[in-house]
Amino acid sequence: MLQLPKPTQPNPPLASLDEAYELCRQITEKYSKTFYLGTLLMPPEKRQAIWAIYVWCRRTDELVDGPQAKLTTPETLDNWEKHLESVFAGHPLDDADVALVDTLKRFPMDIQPFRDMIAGQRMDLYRSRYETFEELQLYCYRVAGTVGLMSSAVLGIDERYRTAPWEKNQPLYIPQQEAIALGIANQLTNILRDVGEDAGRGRIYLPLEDLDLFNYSQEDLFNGVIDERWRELMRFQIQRARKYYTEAERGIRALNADSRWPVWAALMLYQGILDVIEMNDYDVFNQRAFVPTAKKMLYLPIAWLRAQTL
Ligand SMILES: CC(C)=CCC/C(C)=C/CC/C(C)=C/CC/C(C)=C/[C@@H]1[C@@H](COP(=O)(O)OP(=O)(O)O)[C@]1(C)CC/C=C(\C)CC/C=C(\C)CCC=C(C)C
Ligand SMILES: [Mn+2]
Repeated sequence: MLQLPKPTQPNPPLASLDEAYELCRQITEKYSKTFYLGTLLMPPEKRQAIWAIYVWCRRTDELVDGPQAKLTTPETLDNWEKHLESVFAGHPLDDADVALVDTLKRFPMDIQPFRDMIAGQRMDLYRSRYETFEELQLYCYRVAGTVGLMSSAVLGIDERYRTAPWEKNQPLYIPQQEAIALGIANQLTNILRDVGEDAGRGRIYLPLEDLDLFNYSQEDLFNGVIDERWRELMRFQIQRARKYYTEAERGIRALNADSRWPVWAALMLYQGILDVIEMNDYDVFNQRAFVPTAKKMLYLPIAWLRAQTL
């Protein structure tokens, strides 16, 4: 469970900048081996900024998904949005905020993707089904595409994609759609990996129109039925997720050179979960698909090569 240390006195002094980034590092390492590995491939300033963003995203998700989630109401999210506004005004309210405020100074960002993510978590408060892919796509943009937008400010645009300095170095091309696509691809992968876990909580993220298409019922899903209908349904979902990864890949070359390797690595490691689901013959009810550490290490040189050549 993600808990920041509780204040022991009414207005305790906040952490120093080094302590705040160290806290964010520890939380990122603990909660996501994959993204943490990706950040280790970045220069220190970018790495720290991504940890700060990661922690804000994780805290937001925990409000509706963590052990205290039953206590979360729409007002909790309203308060979290006010907390966000304070951070964007440069006023940290707790230790993790200290790192995020500093990150915002170094890498100016729009508040909108942060607000959109809170709107996505709000959807989890009142929805447990998605009729169409269009509806699911909006959810995926909000909880994950937004991470692509937040991270892009840190990753930066390569100079080949910027205009001349006398034109104020404005980007010619910003791979926004591709950044969103990577977030959506990751989230679709998450959804496929966690079908069984989500069903255990009464949730179905797979669009109901897709279940209908393959004549597979909600009851089948809750009973964990694995048959040819299920495999076909999963093949369809995996193909859709891979299309988003392909779209994302096209944007990586526009990123700063020092960001391409970590993004390729994170993309390949996450996409690797889809391969594992296939190797498990689409059984996402009884086993959790994960990429073993040794395999993760194998992806790194391939990601490096892609970052230099593609
Ligand atoms: C041009 C181009 C391709 C640029 C790259 C842009 C980029 C880095 C995109 C990646 C975006 C990304 C990492 C999205 C994460 C999506 C995600 C996993 C969302 C999760 C949502 C809810 O899912 P669920 O509750 O089902 O999952 P859990 O079981 O609880 O895990 C989230 C949990 C929302 C919160 C997201 C995070 C905590 C992850 C944030 C990650 C980062 C900031 C790391 C970015 C990493 C690198 C290497 C840049
Ligand atoms: Mn979650």
